Amino acid sequence: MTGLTQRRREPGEEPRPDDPDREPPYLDLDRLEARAREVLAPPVYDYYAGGAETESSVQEAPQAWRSWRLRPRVLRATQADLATTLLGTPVGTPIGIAPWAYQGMAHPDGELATRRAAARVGALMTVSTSATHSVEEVAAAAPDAPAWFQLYRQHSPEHTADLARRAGAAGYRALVLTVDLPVLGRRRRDLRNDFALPAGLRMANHPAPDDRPALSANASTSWTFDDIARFAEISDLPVVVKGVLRGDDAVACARAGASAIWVSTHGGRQVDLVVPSAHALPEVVDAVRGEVAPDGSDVEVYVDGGVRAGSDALVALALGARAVFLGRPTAWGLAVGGADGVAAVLTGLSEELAHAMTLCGVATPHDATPDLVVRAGWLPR
Ligand SMILES: Cc1cc2nc3c(=O)[nH]c(=O)nc-3n(C[C@H](O)[C@H](O)[C@H](O)COP(=O)(O)O)c2cc1C
Ligand SMILES: O=C(O)C(=O)c1ccccc1
Repeated sequence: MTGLTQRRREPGEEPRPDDPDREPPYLDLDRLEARAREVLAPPVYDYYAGGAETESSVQEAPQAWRSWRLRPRVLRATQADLATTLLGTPVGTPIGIAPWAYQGMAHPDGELATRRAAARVGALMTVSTSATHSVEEVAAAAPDAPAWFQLYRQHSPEHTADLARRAGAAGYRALVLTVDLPVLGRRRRDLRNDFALPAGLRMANHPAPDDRPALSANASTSWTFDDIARFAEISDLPVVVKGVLRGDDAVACARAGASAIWVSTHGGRQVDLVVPSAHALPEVVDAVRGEVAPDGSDVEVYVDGGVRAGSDALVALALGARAVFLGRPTAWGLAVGGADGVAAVLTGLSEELAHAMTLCGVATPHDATPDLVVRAGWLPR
């Protein structure tokens, strides 16, 4: 409550940081990021926010969604329903959580809080290999909610295979192989800060979790198409390939046994001047049309990178994505409000998406078809 001693705010004046009535701005993601920046140590904020080289791809990602325009359908009396399935698993919203590392730096409960938030709102969480809680601990935080496990290739093949096996045993429903990190991108902020996992946190899925590895110390070496085929064969879990930006690669992944393709630039953290997800998505969707997953269903396509509004998500669905995933917005939510913060970000964007769908006469994610979008400038696609 506002104390009697506190002077009234002038109209339009920002609440002061110590104002206890100050509601976190969960739907204003720029302000939420600013709030997260206040609570995070500067090298941690830089690690979460930053990207490769000049960060022009980080900047461009949200703008690229806005190079599309929606063509609303009217007179449809539409009630939007966000429910869909991802690899056969029912979810309450097509907006999920992308894998992001080291969540314990944002909040003491780290991945456990994110997992509880995802379960609460019916969103799918993808858990990173580079988590500060183990595969099993994160699964146990919300055992009945669906989640996927993102796998980085480890130095030892036995360790990689063991992580995949543990993910299956712990109830994860898919393995997400991230293929855009043959080496870690050149992130100038992290190099300048000599960034490393802060003392007291551990890479819980690594053989020597109590080390304080520099970011690259335990990072992957490259996957190959053979690895995709091998994991598709040896694992009972469907394989999702994350970090694909070309139609030819997407087809090759599908033919190697992938069940889904995840279009991503890794949040602009790997290749600077990379084609934005919002522009690569249609090519990948067109290329995999007609490709069949090992279980006989159609190969699904997902996307992440710079999705910051319900309309961005609707454009992605219209361009053929079955789901969109959020990275940094959930990091800011976790830093500012823990599980409640992550849930508020997911709920806020899902509500915006439902609203945009209703306004555009789209009843379900499935009804978001390509005729719903044109490139800005009214040029034909
Ligand atoms: C701090 C941070 C850590 C990340 N760690 C991983 C990771 O461990 N594995 C992975 O596949 N992708 C990782 N990513 C990439 C995200 O999964 C995702 O592709 C990207 O953040 C989406 O873009 P957005 O942040 O603009 O929403 C990370 C991204 C960020 C911002
Ligand atoms: O920082 C990242 O983007 C990332 O994917 C990663 C890679 C290796 C270890 C930790 C995080």
